[in-house]
Amino acid sequence: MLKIGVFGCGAIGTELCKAIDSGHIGVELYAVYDRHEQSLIDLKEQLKNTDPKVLEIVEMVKHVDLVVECASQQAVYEVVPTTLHAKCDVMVISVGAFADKKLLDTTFDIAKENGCKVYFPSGAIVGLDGLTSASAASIYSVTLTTQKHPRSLEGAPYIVQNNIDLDSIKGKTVLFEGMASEAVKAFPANVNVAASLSIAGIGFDKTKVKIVANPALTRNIHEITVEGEFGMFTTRVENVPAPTNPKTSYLAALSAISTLKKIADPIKVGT
Ligand SMILES: NC(=O)C1=CN([C@@H]2O[C@H](COP(=O)(O)OP(=O)(O)OC[C@H]3O[C@@H](n4cnc5c(N)ncnc54)[C@H](O)[C@@H]3O)[C@@H](O)[C@H]2O)C=CC1
Ligand SMILES: O=C([O-])CC(=O)C(=O)O
Repeated sequence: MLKIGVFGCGAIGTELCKAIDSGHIGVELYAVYDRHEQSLIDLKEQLKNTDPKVLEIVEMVKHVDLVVECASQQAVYEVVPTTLHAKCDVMVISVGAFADKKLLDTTFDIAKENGCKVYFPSGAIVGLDGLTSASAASIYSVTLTTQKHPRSLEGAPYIVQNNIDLDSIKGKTVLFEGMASEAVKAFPANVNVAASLSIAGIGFDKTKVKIVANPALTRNIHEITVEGEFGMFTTRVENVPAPTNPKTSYLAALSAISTLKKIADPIKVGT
């Protein structure tokens, strides 16, 4: 049975650990890590059947087959190279870190050299399967429009640096329009999905992103339009926020769970 290490035990990590603990995925939850001890305590209280070891990444990779990063873009710099050098596979949720081309190229090279896989789940968006298929031919444009409640955008570097008063936003307001390369740095906890789209499609410098604050919303909305040689598609998802982190959509946690199941299962459905 595949041994899993989960790095980051917040909204997504906790749901993933609970799903493994329930026995439905067919993998073993061997180790977990979080820099906040309380997150580990809270997690362990919710596990009924397993008692994973708490191991820092350097120790974790000595014992597991696959590490799931669900911590932060900053953590990716530590977790991904360490995991791949140890010849373990890695699933990355904080995909925005890969707007750093050097990190993306190095990751590709180390993974190839060590015969490892790097998985980027669809996360909070719908349509990555279609984009992946479409990218076997020419893609002309990829556009993401993300709408969230202003509260979900709190603390983003773009909001802080531009002194944007989120409380003063009373109606639907476009806060950002630009390329994915800038968007994932400006809103690192909000549009990692723009990074997955960029990697699957036409890259960080051609994928367009619009971020809208909308105080009327109770859900996180992501709309994607792709045009290419295949034709065009649009997708729209209205995501229920994760109960413990309004920035994150519940679907992102489900996507990590399903990707892990797909890795473990002999039958793979979808592109
Ligand atoms: N790809 C996608 O579609 C999505 C990606 N995300 C990203 O996934 C990541 C996890 O999301 P959530 O679980 O909602 O976040 P969260 O904030 O609820 O949990 C993150 C946990 O990781 C820990 N952590 C952060 N940096 C760490 C480090 N350097 N070392 C050790 N522990 C660290 C924190 O203490 C926290 O407990 C975030 O980066 C988030 O922006 C979130 C939603 C969708
Ligand atoms: O969960 C979401 O709606 C999207 C998100 O936060 C991200 O991509 O970072």
